[in-house]
Amino acid sequence: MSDILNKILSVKADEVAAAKKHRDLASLRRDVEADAEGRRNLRGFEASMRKHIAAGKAGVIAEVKKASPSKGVLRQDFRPANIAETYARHGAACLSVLTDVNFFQGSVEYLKAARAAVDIPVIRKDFLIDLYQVYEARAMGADAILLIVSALDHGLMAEMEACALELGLDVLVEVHDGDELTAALKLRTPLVGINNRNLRTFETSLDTTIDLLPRIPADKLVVTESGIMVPDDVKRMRDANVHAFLVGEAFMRAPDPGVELERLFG
Ligand SMILES: O=C(O)c1ccccc1NCC(=O)[C@H](O)[C@H](O)COP(=O)(O)O
Repeated sequence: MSDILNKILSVKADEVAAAKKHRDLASLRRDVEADAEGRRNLRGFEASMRKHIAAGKAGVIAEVKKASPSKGVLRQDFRPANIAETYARHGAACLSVLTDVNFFQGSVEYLKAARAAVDIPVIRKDFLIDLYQVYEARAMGADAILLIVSALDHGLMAEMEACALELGLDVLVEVHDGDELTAALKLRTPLVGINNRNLRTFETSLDTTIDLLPRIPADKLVVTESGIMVPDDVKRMRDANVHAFLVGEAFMRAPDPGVELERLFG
């Protein structure tokens, strides 16, 4: 039976094919590569994370996420620019904005609005399966992209990483198990996300991060992703020397997402 990740990837393939009909890769690529101002305006995603962590704080990637396949709609009053502002005011190092329309009710316009409202870096959170989407990410103003190991074969993943780095984007590579981690460690990026959620079953356990940690070299920056809900979750991770976090639901369900960020991370 097809799981949710397979469904998402199948819809993505159709979306990319449709986008290419509207505008081909060569044309998109030419415009992105000629966009010197876009390149100058890039905000360092990894640098912002490391700056927060070096100052003794948690490096929080605060997610702008209206809905999810596992939980449905998370927030009715969904104004990306306002959410971004309160996140930045309350100490987020970076933003993550869902651009997937079909499964997360996200939008490219949400990424643009959120980024325009703040001066912290933004990752395009989507399911990237084609080089085309890397160029799209730069064109929409993202500072970083997510590469999900379970969605890509190694050759394509390495090619997409090389393209992103060449365009000045940072790359967060996401894993959920030991085999995926082996593949991720072959990439150049220092940003390794451990998703505590199994994207096929939705089962979420913070043990995933704790179990994979010993295998990760010290020069990598580990980001624990998903299922961080209460201050004890943060403490557990920080006690294990994990200081970078990607959090969505806990913030999205709160009356003021930024205030919740400060409450969770102190
Ligand atoms: O969130 C989901 O239900 C989901 C389902 C299938 C694929 C991906 C999914 N989420 C993407 C994420 O990685 C999370 O949005 C992110 O890590 C934040 O998680 P949370 O704090 O638990 O909202």
